[in-house]
Amino acid sequence: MDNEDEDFYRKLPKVELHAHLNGSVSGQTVEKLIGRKPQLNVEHSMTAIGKGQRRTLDECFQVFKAIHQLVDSEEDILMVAKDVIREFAADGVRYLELRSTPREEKNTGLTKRRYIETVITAIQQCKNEGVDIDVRLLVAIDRRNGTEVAMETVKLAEEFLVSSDGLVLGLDMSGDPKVGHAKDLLPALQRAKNSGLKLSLHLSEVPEQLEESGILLNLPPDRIGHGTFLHPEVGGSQSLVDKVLKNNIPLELCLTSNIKGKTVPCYSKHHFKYWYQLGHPIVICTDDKGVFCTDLSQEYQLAASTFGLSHQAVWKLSEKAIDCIFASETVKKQLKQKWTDVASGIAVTH
Ligand SMILES: CNc1ncnc2c1ncn2[C@@H]1O[C@H](COP(=O)(O)O)[C@@H](O)[C@H]1O
Ligand SMILES: [Zn+2]
Repeated sequence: MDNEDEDFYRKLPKVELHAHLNGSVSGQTVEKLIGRKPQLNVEHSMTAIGKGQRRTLDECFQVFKAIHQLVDSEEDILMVAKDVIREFAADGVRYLELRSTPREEKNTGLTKRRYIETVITAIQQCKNEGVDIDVRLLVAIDRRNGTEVAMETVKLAEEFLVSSDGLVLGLDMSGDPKVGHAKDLLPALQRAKNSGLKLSLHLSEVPEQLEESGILLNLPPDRIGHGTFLHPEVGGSQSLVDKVLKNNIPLELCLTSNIKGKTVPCYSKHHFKYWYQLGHPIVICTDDKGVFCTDLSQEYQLAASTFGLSHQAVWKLSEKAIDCIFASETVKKQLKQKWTDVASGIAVTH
């Protein structure tokens, strides 16, 4: 990428809708965390997958374990969340929906409620410091933890939906896709939907989950994470695709994450192409910018160079992402105005 091109992607105002807090921790922040907890003997190689490296999805989940060991107190979460927010802002992200799984840590007295409150505090502090980004939170359900924990998480999220002044907007369902079955989580997800929480669900991130994806699509969710194996060409089905199209459910696409996690063989085979050609709403996201050593500017640039998108097409893609956010119509309007203001400042070439 030449400097001028790099400048375009950095300056492009962007919307990030699929970012796991603990997967977004940068090397610099990991450095600080290791300094706080040298006794854990965690090394950088355990918390990130560097350039040119690939791991299996299973190995990616080992990486999250190491990060979770490093981030286990209110103090850590506050620092991590503030650093992540500032980094997204510095990369030109102007609206961010962070997602994170509330954890309880006996050692440090951390509770799930305090976990969420601390992320909210980080968002508010960044706002007060004038960081140029609008940040919201999705509370995550780790599918591994089963029915009861899912229901407990939904109840907690419902409380914050009411009390957080619009900062908590919805739920994410994530975690190792090979563990557990979404069927067990349906009552919790259904309840969440009924109480007005928006749903973004990891769906068909791995092959052969047609039954599960079908059940989840019937909810239907408000957005889909990955959806790598939904379409027939990769072992999905036309009926799954039809459900997505009929309900016009946007897909959150994370190119580097899928390549490094080995669910997609190479950038040119990414399912971005399939959905983009259909003209379906898609949003380019990072998933875990720290773990996968990327940022949103780079992901846009990779999509453009792989699929031959002009600057104008890239601009459109980033602007259309605004329609997929979970915040209100008023926020969407404000963001669209912001995009227009920036457009008049930089030349969008063809
Ligand atoms: C690579 N693809 C992925 N697929 C599924 N779940 C993922 C994920 N990447 C991250 N997570 C989910 O996010 C957690 C880390 O952030 P938080 O502690 O919640 O902030 C992971 O433990 C996993 O549950
Ligand atoms: Zn994800």
